[in-house]
Parts: sequence; C-alpha cells; structure tokens
Amino acid sequence: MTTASFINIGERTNVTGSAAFKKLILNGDYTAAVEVARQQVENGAQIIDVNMDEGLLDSEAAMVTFLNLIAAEPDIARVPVMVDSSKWSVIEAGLKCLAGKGIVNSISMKEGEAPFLEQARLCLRYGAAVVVMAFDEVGQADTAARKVEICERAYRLLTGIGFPPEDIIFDPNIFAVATGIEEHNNYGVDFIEATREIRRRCPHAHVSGGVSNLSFSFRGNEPVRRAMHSVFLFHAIAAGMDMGIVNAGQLDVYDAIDPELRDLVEDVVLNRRPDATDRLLAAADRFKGGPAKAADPAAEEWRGWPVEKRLEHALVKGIDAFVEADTEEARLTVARPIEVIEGPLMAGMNVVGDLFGAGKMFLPQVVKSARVMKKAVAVLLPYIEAEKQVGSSTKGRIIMATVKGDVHDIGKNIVGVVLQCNNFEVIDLGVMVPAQTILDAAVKHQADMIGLSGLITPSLDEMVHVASEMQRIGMTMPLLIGGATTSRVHTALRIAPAYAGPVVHVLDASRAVGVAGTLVSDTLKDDFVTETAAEYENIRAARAGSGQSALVPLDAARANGFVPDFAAHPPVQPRFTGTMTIDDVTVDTLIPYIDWTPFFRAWELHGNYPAILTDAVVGASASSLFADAQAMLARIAAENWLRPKGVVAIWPVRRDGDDVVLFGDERRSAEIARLPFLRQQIAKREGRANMCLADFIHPEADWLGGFAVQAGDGIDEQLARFKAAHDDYNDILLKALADRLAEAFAEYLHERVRREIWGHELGNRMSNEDLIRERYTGIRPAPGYPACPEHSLKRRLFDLMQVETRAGITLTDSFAMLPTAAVSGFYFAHPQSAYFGVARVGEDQLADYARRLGVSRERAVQLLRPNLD
Ligand SMILES: C[S@@+](CC[C@H](N)C(=O)[O-])C[C@H]1O[C@@H](n2cnc3c(N)ncnc32)[C@H](O)[C@@H]1O
Repeated sequence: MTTASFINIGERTNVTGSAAFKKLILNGDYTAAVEVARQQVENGAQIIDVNMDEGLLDSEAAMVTFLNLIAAEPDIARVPVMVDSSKWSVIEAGLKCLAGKGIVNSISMKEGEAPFLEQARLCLRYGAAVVVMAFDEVGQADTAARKVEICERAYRLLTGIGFPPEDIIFDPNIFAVATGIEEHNNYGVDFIEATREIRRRCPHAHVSGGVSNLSFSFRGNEPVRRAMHSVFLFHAIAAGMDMGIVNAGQLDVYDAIDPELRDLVEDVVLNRRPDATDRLLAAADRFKGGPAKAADPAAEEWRGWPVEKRLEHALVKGIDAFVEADTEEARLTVARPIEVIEGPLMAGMNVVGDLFGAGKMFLPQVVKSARVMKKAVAVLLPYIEAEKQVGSSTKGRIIMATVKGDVHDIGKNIVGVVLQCNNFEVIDLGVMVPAQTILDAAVKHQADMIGLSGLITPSLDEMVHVASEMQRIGMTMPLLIGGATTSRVHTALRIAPAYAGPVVHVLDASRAVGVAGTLVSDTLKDDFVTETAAEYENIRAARAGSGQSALVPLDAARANGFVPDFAAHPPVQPRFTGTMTIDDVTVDTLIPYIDWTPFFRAWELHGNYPAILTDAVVGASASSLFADAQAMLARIAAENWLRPKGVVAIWPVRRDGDDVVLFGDERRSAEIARLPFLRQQIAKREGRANMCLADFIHPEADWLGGFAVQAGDGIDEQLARFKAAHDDYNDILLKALADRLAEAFAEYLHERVRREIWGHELGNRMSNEDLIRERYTGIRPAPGYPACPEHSLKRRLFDLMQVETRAGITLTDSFAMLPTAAVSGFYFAHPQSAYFGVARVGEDQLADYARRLGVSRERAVQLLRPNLD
C-alpha cells in the first residue's frame, strides 16, 4: 500500500515463493494455510496470489481445496484471488472455484500468438482479468523498448478479441539492479520508463510487478532494501504502476527516509551516476542498524512566525485552534479581506491539494485542513459581503446531491470537501433530492457539472432517471456518478446511454479532483470525454458479446435447493417468542463490539485494524484519526449524544416453497405474514445447491427472528452544532462513528439473541475478532444484501415489529432507513445457514416473485432490477 490508488498483491500463499506455505500444503495442513491467507488480507493485501506449482503435489486438487476453503471465509473472500500457475489446467480448475472476479497469473506470448489468444479467450469466458508477462517468442523483455513493444502488441491482440482493457495487467519484469554487472544498472529505469509508455499507449490497462526482485543484491540489509523499494515505488507509481507485490511492512515513507540514504538509493534506482552501486555498497553497512527516522518539525515554534506563514502552516497541518485569531490578524494587515483568501489561505490549500494528489497526505488530514479553511473564510465573509467584493474566481461550480430515496452522505460530503480544497465551488443540495430540484439548481447556479451520489441499490435507478431528465431538457453539462453501489460497469451500461452529455463514474474522493479539473479544462476536456465515452462503449460491447451465465428454470433450481440436515440439527425452540423493545443498551456497552476496519475504509484509508495503525504509509494518519475517534466516543458515551434503540422479534414459522410463513402462535394455525425469498438460478456445478434463504427453515415447524437497531437518535442536534462551527471533520467523524455503533449494536444484539433470547448457541462467549469473522451459529441477512437483495421486504419486517414506534426508525420510498445509522435483518438459527448471493434471476422467477409479493410485474421489475440485468 503506497498511495490511495495503488493495489497491493499478497504472495505468501505461493508455494514457489514461501517455504513455510509450501510445507503447510505438503503436510495437508490447510487450516494453517488458510490462516496465511487471512494474515495477508489483514496486513493490507487487496488481492491474494495463490500458487500450488510443486512437483510433489496434485496442484489442481490443492488449488481447488484451498480456494474452496478461503471462499468460505468472508474476511478473506472479500479480496479477489489471483490464480497463479504455469499449468493451464491448474488455472482453469482454480477459476471454476471462484465466485467473484478472478485474475489469471499469467499468460504470455512465449509460445507465440495462437496459444496466447486461446488462453485469453478462456479467461474472457470466465470474466477473469489477466496478468500478461512481457515475454515473447524471443524471450523476456529487459529494455524499456522491448517491454513496451511486447505489451503494446499483446494489448492490440487482446483488445482485438474484445478483452476489456481494464482487465489487462501488464507485468513488464522488475529485475535486480546493483548486481555488479553494468548491463543491469538501468533495469529500474527501464521498468519505470516502460510503465509510463505502456500506460500511455494502452489506455485503461494496469501495470504491476514484483518489487522485491529489485533489491536482491542487498539481501541481509533490510534498511537498504526497504529504502530501495520505497524509492522505486515512488517513481514507478508516479509513472503509472498501479499494482504490485509489495510487502507493506517492508516499506518506508519516501519523505521519512534518511536523506543521505535516499540520495544514494535514488542514484542506483534511477541509474544517475556510473559509481552509484559502489557508493551505495560503501555506505550500506552504516544504515544496517535501525530504520530511518522521520523528521520531527519543531512543535510550537511556528506560533512565532509571521501571520501569513502561520495560516499556511495551520492549513497544511489541519490545526484549527488559532485560526480565527490569526485570520483576524491577517485581515488587519491587508487592504481587502479577500486578499487573505487569495494569499496565504490558497497557498496553504494548494500545498494540501498537491500532497493529497501525490499520495503523501490522506483524507482525514485533508478534511481537517478544509475545516481550517472554512473557519477562516467564515471570519472573513461578513467583511467581504459588506464590501460587496467579488469572490475569487473558482475553478468551477458543481451541484452535488444524494438522489431521492437515499439518505447516505458521508461519501458525498468527503468528495465535496476535497473539491472545495481544490478551489471548486460546491453547491451541496443534501440528501433525498428529487431530480427536478437538481436540474433547477444546476440551471439557476449555471453549474459546470452535476455530481450524484447514492449508497443503496434503488439509487441506481434514480440516477438513470436524473440522467434521462437531463437529456429531456437538453442539458449538456457533465454528470459525475459516485457512491458505494455505483460502478463503472453500471454507469456504462445504464446511465451513460440515458444522457448524451459526458457521464463519468468517479471511484473515490482522490479521483474526483482530477476528473472535475479535467472537465473544466479547455485543453483536456474533449479528449477525456471522448476517451471515457469510448471506454464505456467498450464495456457495453464486451457485455453484449460475452453472453451471461446460463440460468436454469425456476423449477429445476427449486429441485436443486439446499437441504439442511434437520435430523442432526433440528430447529431449536426459542426461549422467547413475540416482539421485544430493546432500550436498555448504552454506548459504553457497544464500544467493545465495534469493528474498526470499515471505519478506516470510510475515510479511504485501506488496511485492516489494528495493523493499519502501524502501517508504513497510512499508519500515522490512521493513528491520529483513531485517537480523535476515541476522544469523540468518550464524549458520545459520557454526554449521552446518541441513544441506541432497537427491537427484536421471534416468530413461529414454517417453510412453504420459497416463502417463510409467519404465525401468531406455536400451533401455527393463524398465518400473520409471508416473506417471499429469492432463489439462485445460475446453473451450478454438480453438488452445489441453488440456494434460497427459505431452505434453512423447516417445512413443518421452525422459528425465524427479525431485528432493527439504530444509534442515530440524538445525532441531529450534534451535527447542527458542527455545521454552525464549519466543522466538516467532526461532522463526518460523528456520522462514521454512529454507523459503527449501529453495526456494533447489531453484533451485540445478535449475540444476546443467540445466547439468551433465542438461546440456540450456548458455551463460551466469543472474542470480538471471532464475532467480526462471523464464527457464530446462524446468520442475520439484511434485506438489500446479496442473499435477499430485494429491499421491500424491509417494509414487511418493519410493520411486523412496529419498528417505527419501538425503535424510531423509518423507511424512505426506496426503503432506506432513517436515521442512517441503522441496521435491520432476519435471524436464521440453523447451523448450516450461510450467506450467498442470489445474483441474476429469470423471467419465470420474476413473475413468480411478483405473484408471491402481491405486486404487478412492472413493480417487481423495478424492485428486482439489479438482479435482472
Ligand atoms: C455489512 S457487514 C456488517 C458487519 C461488519 N462487522 C461491520 O461492522 O460493518 C456484514 C453483514 O452484512 C449482511 N450480509 C453480508 N453478506 C450478506 C449476504 N450475502 N446476504 C445477506 N446479508 C448479508 C449481514 O447482515 C452481515 O451481518
């Protein structure tokens, strides 16, 4: 992990690269082997490479066994797998096991074009991305020219057969430098230059590499190796390398490397002088001792600096303690108050923007800097208005909104703050904004572009609606799409065709500035728009050509349903049935149940807690954010900022086909409601069931639970306070913490249900880590998630449990929960119940579901849209 957009590939699950892993696999100790994969993910790997190429092994069987085991571990399965083998049969066996997108490592033109294309076609059939080695009939590419030539040729061939360019990952070979052989001295430069050229000539393709090779000659001198890797990555990432096998623990922050060592290393990596290797070798032993120490800027000394410098410093460091007084002091020194903004404040924000863009500063710090800016501007604004001065010209004006039906805004607010830091004017319309309001605001403010955000799946349709409305009234301004459920593919397939103007999917806040900047640039805009449109056209063409996975008829899927072993695990009679309000839970009770990893993700800091706190790159930023979070949590608890509320119910039920029928009493005579569930219809391999949640319920007598919890009661009061203080940082921090507390509440309540209220799981209490890994008996699927993707079931669940009156949570038209810090779902107690994804369903199930839900086909199409594409 080196910058926000760099993807780190873990390779400890590779028998050719790790002796320890090889030993585990040869001994058949798959439990320990799975732990190796887990550690990789915990240490920040965003992809894991799995290789079983070992002469003593049945590699195919080992690959299949291992992949199936890690697929069952939710915290490992969330990262993509790179299936690594020199044998095609092993790769194919691996691809068949993967539920999500796979990556094939690797193919090359070593044997010529025909076998290369044949393998690429197979990857295409599995929808897998592919690593392409810079290797051709002549051999492995070593010079920049050869690397570029081979990769470009491969790119042409692959895109020629419809391979999506974004699924191509080039590995242009990182070789060892400083080996004493003169021809090797330029290998670092060759890779970096080739990367830059490959990224230019092969749009959307990625560049990856194994970084540790580079420093092979310095085996045994870790500090020098670490410095070499950091320096190399610093330059390679700037040139466009966006993936790599890097041991995150073996990296230093570029700026924190001892300057002398950094210079010596840079001379070697960039081949800057003929004696570079000798000089580094001569000095290497001196650096063997300890890690490079970070420069420690003089603590309070800056308070004695001139006021302009103090303001700039406060902005860059995000210190808001003195900003109001300093701004006032600065105002008195200038002729016009606007000069304070245009002078020191803009200078500070430019530094922040540059550091963020270069991956040297992370979101929490940027938001803190923005807070300093806002507070300063608030001091100046009355004077500026009094003098009716025209504001400094902005780069552009953006209308931002969370679409109608959706209430989530953390992501949107973060993007807004980052854009403002970069001198854009952001007009934020808030949440649940109808299309008409968005269009009116865009016209009224003569906006340069519109940015839409949304978190739940129904928002995707609403975005299509906004796009078609923009089209209808003849708008031409760019439309930016972002938010957790949005994707480039959905944007290409559904939103872009609805609007003739530019439509761009923006992955995260760190990309937003670049995209918005390009779209207001006279020189860059046209090319970018054309390129993006072409890219989306390619995605559409690839989709149209690739065909979709086969579906089986609903009857056949039902016949292949999952059959739990009810003889071994009969339904457990709950200790309680009925509905229970939960109002005795305090924030203090919930704090130990918090899963912190998603908290850091909300701030675009990637890596798992607690390892992230000491991560070489984002550790300092993560630790400072974590300290702020702890301090706020203490106040939330002590000053009663948030009041958790919940409800839980357990009903006698039985299964009727794919419905679960709920009864008012244990005799199961009076039906009170039905919950229709969806069934997987994708054709399965022999031995795999077409799952439906109803399968986990006994056809005669069983029980089902429901719950809804929230930790948002009281939040508005506090948010209003932060808004008045121009404090986006604490606003976002509180929302993110309330979300964490709601999830912690769900975890806590589920434990209480298993152990007391239902009582189907006894024995020792689990650690928080085991709870986060969901090692308990039973599941709590949430409507809107993959096993029950249809959101309207929430309405039924809420009515059954009187959620609004008991827990104070309401639903929007699109079934988003308000307050946003809320979680709801069902409890299934059977030990074999498990999460799965329904994925695509057929026309037959659509009609059947409409009938069972009691809605028209049109309404069912609306509700099931994400599962029909
Ligand atoms: C979104 S995470 C939340 C827990 C996480 N520890 C946190 O604090 O954010 C996991 C939850 O999502 C839901 N979930 C995950 N996968 C699901 C699936 N395939 N179908 C239905 N619900 C699912 C379940 O409610 C599960 O408990």
